[in-house]
Amino acid sequence: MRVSRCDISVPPTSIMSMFSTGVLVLTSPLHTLPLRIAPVLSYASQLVERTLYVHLQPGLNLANGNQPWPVFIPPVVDVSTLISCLYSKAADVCGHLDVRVLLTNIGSQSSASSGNAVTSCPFPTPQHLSHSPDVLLTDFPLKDRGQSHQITQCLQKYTGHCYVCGPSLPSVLLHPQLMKLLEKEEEQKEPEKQPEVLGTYTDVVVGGTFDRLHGAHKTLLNISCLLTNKRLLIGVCSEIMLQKKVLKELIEPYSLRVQKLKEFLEDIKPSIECEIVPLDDPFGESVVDPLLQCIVVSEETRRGGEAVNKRRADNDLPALVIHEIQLLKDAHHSEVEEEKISSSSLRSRLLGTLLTPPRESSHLPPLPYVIGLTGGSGSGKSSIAMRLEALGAVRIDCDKLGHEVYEPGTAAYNRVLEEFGADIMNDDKTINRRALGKTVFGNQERLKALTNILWPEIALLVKKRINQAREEGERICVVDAAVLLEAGWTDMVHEVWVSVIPEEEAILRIQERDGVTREDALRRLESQWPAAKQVQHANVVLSTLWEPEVTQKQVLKAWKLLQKRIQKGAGSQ
Ligand SMILES: CC(=O)SCCNC(=O)CCNC(=O)[C@H](O)C(C)(C)COP(=O)(O)OP(=O)(O)OC[C@H]1O[C@@H](n2cnc3c(N)ncnc32)[C@H](O)[C@@H]1OP(=O)(O)O
Repeated sequence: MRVSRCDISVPPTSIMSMFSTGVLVLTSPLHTLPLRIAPVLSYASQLVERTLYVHLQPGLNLANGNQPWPVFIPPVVDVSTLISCLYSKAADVCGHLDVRVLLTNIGSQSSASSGNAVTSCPFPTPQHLSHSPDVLLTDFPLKDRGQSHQITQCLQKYTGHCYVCGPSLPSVLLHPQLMKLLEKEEEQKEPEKQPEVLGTYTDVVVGGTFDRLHGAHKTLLNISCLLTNKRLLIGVCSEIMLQKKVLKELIEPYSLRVQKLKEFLEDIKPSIECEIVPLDDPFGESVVDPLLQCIVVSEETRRGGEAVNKRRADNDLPALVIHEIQLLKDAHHSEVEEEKISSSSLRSRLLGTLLTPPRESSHLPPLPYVIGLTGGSGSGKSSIAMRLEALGAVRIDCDKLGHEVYEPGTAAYNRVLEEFGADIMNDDKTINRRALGKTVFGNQERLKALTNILWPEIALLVKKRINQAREEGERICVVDAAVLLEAGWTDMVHEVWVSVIPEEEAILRIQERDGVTREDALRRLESQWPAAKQVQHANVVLSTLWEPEVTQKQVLKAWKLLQKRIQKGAGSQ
């Protein structure tokens, strides 16, 4: 974006850099904002890269020579419409930005005042935001370019009165960029309608998983805060409630979800009493709390709201007002994803991307770059390894190497016979791996006795193959190892990639592929770390749950991002 000299209150050179956190003060009339908001957010997102706080003060005049101060905006229906629209457009035009609509100055004066004393200022002292702003932005119309300095001064003073900001923050007037759009708007100006006031309640309840807070969650939370004038009770699904969720292994832990919720709510409306409780069943406290007056639901969970009221009636409690908000559409959804903005779509987009940066690995030669690919039995890890091999990686199949070390005459062969006896021998003196498997899977002690013999031998072979690949000038190796993490082999690899699949699907696949019983398949899975534990150690997660083309897309994405990382690593040496 080109920002002309007169739009800013800082030298043009510094405006070239990106800012981490911005406060966008929207001064346009509420009913005009739905049309303008997409370009405003789009311009803002070219300057701000992390958090964009949005402060609404329709009608604020920054140019009449008097310093304006914040005033309360009544919680009208237009505000809630604008909030939904704003988060929806934000997902469309600046999905990477954490947008937060601030509500401290939205509400009736009386509900914000303590006792009967009516306060006319929503900010008796400046509010602390969890991310400190480093730029101010506004859509305020600049009629005369000569006014630019006065407006930015006024904006700084105004924002500093509302929020704790550093002194003389750079300020950007987005209005010149919007001129063309506004001219079009002038032509089709609609008369302003009489504002419809939104009903508010002392005690409101809302529930959800709140995994990786997205626009739909934020809309739900913002509107819940608008409807609340005292206490907001939030039920957050605990791990028990997540068993059937798609890619549940990637759901953030309960404590992290709660921490992020608290931070968001503290930013958007610190005056509300927020009570966050775990939800171990679909109803939680909503069916027993006598003080509750309203429940906020989405189109999808309306029936849940009705079920809550039935239970309340059974408990002799008054019914809750059900306030329904519309689900936000996801403009970027793929054919296999849901149309609404959903956490499961967001989780599926994480597949193949770098979730956590690789560990420090200066003890390893930089090339070949070694990926440790692991995952539960039946998770499709070997098919992923083969796809990576087709893209140019050297595949090291540890199951195969494991079989090699059983060759009669080797040290491991003799030690296994000593440990497990001649019963696990075939007539031709080779080891009957299937019989051995029956003995060790489901018996941690026996399995440990076996792996204590095998893992050091397999590790030697893996290292030999990696060295061979280095001598041959190969750039990438994939160590395909079922129990890489359990064996503590992370020191042998630069990155850990984990393949995940729901347990039921894994059991079916194992039964079909290996012709074993359900019980045997389960015993085998129980001998390995649960997927959620593996994911905690993963740099990249993949899943073969969908059609092969979907897996291929994930693998290609992961491969391309990996090439960039390796190149970057080489560049920094
Ligand atoms: C660190 C590593 O990952 S090395 C590779 C894994 N090998 C080992 O740990 C050595 C010990 N295991 C073995 O020797 C053999 O697996 C046996 C004897 C137990 C069974 O042999 P086989 O019947 O031929 O089965 P195979 O070796 O193909 O393994 C079958 C499944 O068992 C699982 N498995 C293998 N070893 C282990 C183990 N130590 N713990 C838990 N599960 C294991 C694998 O996930 C594999 O399923 P997958 O291919 O879907 O991932």
